Amino acid sequence: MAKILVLGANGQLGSDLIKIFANSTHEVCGLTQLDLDAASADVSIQLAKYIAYDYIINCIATTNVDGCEDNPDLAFILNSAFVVKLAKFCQEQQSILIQVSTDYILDGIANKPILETVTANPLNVYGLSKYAGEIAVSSNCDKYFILRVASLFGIAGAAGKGGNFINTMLRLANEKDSWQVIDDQFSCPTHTLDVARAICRLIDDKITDFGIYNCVSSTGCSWYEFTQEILSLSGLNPDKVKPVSYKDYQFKAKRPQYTILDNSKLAKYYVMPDYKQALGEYLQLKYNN
Ligand SMILES: NC(=O)C1=CN([C@@H]2O[C@H](COP(=O)(O)OP(=O)(O)OC[C@H]3O[C@@H](n4cnc5c(N)ncnc54)[C@H](OP(=O)(O)O)[C@@H]3O)[C@@H](O)[C@H]2O)C=CC1
Ligand SMILES: Cc1cn([C@H]2C[C@H](O)[C@@H](COP(=O)(O)OP(=O)(O)O[C@H]3O[C@@H](C)C(=O)[C@@H](O)[C@H]3O)O2)c(=O)[nH]c1=O
Repeated sequence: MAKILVLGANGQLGSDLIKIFANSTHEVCGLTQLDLDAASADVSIQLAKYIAYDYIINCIATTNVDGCEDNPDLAFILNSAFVVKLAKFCQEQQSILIQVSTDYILDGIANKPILETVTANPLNVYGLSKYAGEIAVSSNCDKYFILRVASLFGIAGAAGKGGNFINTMLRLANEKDSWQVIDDQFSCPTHTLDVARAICRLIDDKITDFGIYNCVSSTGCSWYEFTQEILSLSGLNPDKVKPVSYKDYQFKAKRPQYTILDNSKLAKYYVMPDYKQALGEYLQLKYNN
């Protein structure tokens, strides 16, 4: 049995971690922003209350990609500076830090699944602040997993984004006769429940092969293909969504165009499902609740 602290326990991923650990033998404590304000100047003092945890899982972040362009201060405070303090705390305590990162640390210039060894080159403030968070971890503590996740969807929806992509597509399907989605931007849409299961496996099996892991669904697609799949599985007309090219889409923050990640390193310990299977499970949970 491990003693685990989950930071950001109310968020999209954090809430699924709490669900998964509820069915485990581990002792888990989940903190929300009311318990620990990661943006406050005295956060290290607040953290000092949480001693003797075997694992600390950091799901705290500011996740609104366009919002980070408008408020880079907050992005760097939460996604980078807080992580420096947390990593130092984990090192002092000898806690294993599980830091959740993103495919947006990449520039998207690739044409085959990307390994963990690739050089980061973020295109936007969010990606840069998350990459600084990765450096904060690797340079301040020895025992860590950095999990690069991507295009997350979970029942709670991303608190910082006001929901997830699937809910947005279902809303648009109800409101509009047609709308456009990019057909040449590719990633691996990933269910937060699967990320939570992967984390639980690393803990259950006491894995000590620390480092960076791609933790995404085993297959990827374009956002347009993903939307067609969402609509079909929901019994809606997939032809309502129309393809648009990445170059013609009006982004505020530039996004990486290709971030299909190779998850074979993680597969030694946990095999992530195909994105269609992950989506199917998510929709089943969504419609049965
Ligand atoms: N959503 C996505 O598509 C992707 C997310 N990621 C990464 O995955 C991780 C989890 O994301 P997700 O669950 O989707 O995001 P959410 O926006 O749902 O969760 C973010 C969490 O951060 C917490 N938080 C925000 N500000 C503060 C603060 N000042 N002090 C303490 N806590 C704070 C929120 O707490 P509270 O609810 O209590 O306010 C919330 O629980 C993040 O690291 C993110 O960068 C990576 C790739 C894709
Ligand atoms: C709503 C909408 C989006 N899109 C495109 C824009 C974008 O490139 C893509 C996905 O939309 P999102 O709003 O989910 O994009 P975005 O907020 O950039 O998603 C990212 O969030 C952060 C937190 C991450 O870490 C990333 O892994 C990734 O999930 O779909 C359309 O083409 N049509 C639409 O109607």
